[in-house]
Amino acid sequence: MAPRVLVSDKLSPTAVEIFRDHGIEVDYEPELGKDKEKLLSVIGKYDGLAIRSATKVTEKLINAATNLKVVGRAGIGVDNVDIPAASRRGIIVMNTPFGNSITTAEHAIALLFAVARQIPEANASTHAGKWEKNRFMGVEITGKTLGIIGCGNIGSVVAMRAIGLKMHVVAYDPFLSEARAEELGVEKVELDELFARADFITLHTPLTDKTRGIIDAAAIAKMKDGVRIINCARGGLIVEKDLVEALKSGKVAGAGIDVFEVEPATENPLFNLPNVVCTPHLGAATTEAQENVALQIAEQMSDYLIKGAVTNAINMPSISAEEAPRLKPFIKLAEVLGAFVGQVTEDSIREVEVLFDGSTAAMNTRALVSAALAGLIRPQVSDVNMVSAPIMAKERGIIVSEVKRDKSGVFDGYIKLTVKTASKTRSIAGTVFSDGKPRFIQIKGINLDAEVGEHMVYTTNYDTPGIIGLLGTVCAKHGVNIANFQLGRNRPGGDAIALLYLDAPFPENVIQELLASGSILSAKRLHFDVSA
Ligand SMILES: NC(=O)c1ccc[n+]([C@@H]2O[C@H](COP(=O)([O-])OP(=O)(O)OC[C@H]3O[C@@H](n4cnc5c(N)ncnc54)[C@H](O)[C@@H]3O)[C@@H](O)[C@H]2O)c1
Ligand SMILES: O=C(O)[C@H](O)COP(=O)(O)O
Repeated sequence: MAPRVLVSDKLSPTAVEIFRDHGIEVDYEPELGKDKEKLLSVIGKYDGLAIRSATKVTEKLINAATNLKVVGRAGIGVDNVDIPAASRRGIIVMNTPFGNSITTAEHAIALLFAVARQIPEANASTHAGKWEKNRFMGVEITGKTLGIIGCGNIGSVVAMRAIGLKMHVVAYDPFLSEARAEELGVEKVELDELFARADFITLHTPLTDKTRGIIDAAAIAKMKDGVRIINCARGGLIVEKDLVEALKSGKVAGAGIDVFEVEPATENPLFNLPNVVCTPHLGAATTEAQENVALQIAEQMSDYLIKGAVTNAINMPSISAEEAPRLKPFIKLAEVLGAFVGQVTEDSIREVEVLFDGSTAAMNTRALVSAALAGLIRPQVSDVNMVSAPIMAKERGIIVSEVKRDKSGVFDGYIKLTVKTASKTRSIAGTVFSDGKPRFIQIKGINLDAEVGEHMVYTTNYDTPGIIGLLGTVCAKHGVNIANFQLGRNRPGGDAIALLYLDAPFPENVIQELLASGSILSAKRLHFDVSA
């Protein structure tokens, strides 16, 4: 059945065309994002949800979205999506990190000029026939210092434009390297220094717990008298009531505000103050940017729903469309290795190490680790996938590590999973053969070459005569046909293992019959998802 996508915010029609071109069914309901109850009632039908900032993807919505696989944000900010809730449910959240950055930077510069020269008020006065030439005295921006808080994609474009306008640019961004600052021609400073030196301040950080309220009364007190503030990022970055006070006292001479604490902002204490220029979250509102983000998100979501390619996901490593088919059998391998250990382990897991040998070390190992964790956790929590597995492992306090090394054996490459519990360390290795199917090649350090079947039985035993006969006889007695039988041992007469690939599930009550024989130390029924 074709995947089904809901577009619940106003996106360019290009998005709808692209989904359809990919054979995806799409419902375009640009007002639905604002109708929480209606959205809740229909979301269960969809595999994908394409949004902008009006749709709030809350935990409640995610819990109702029983088929949802991907949320696509046609734009940058994802603060309207509960990402931990989506990740726990295995839903990928992706955005378009560059599609509207130039447009938004241009809007910040437009507001900067508008505030410096009071253009909106002068415009309204002139239209009213007042000709108040002496009322509107502006300030030049040439030679002034612009303080940029958050110098990522948009902040960098603002910096370049401002430098072109002969401003001096100082930037505060804990993740901005000295080299990048130098390349941009900006001076990297601490926040308090930025406050002390800037004539204009512009905000370009995401809204997070750390950045919320970054401009409050205490911050404003550290700024120059007559500073002008621009916010084209997110409303919550500024404590609006503190800004209102500072505008009224004259400490802040003007503000250009595109984003508000509560949106849509139909009432706000900033409204109607002199020299406050407001726009209704128009930062990304150009035809070019809207075309870009609609096209990009529709391509990204289609690639994921149809080919399993992951681009610009917030909660999952990227897998390119070219890489996806090559990686797929190794994702299956990593999952079955995880599933093997997950099914034989009963204690709580403390540590997981995934070793990538040879050619596998050059692959997308982050994605493969996620797949191994998904396989490992699934026997306990069925509703887990590559998106939710890393977060679940973290929540359970499992230490996960990844090791890469050059080819060390006969295989071009293989993956070895080692899992530690309080009482035991278990390891299993596997590879993918030219038929594209996973093989177990080592269990407990014992070499073997076992195909992975849907129904299997794994036993540990002493290397004594009669084990093959015993397993064969018990299976025959209960009408279970053996498709493949693999044995391995560490040395003659030492520890041995057997792995049987069966045409039907091994009856649960028959496990006791195997153990009662005395020569089998442990026996476990295993089930693997071997679907392509
Ligand atoms: N008004 C609009 O329509 C509009 C349009 C696009 C984006 N936005 C907003 O702009 C924000 C920035 O977009 P971007 O593409 O530049 O994102 P980005 O991720 O490229 O850059 C954000 C920068 O903020 C920095 N940062 C993070 N925490 C910080 C902190 N505590 N102090 C200082 N800097 C910090 C990061 O290091 C990063 O460099 C988005 O998160 C979005 O909310 C608004
Ligand atoms: O984060 C963004 O991309 C902007 O805030 C744009 O939001 P919008 O798509 O709702 O205009």
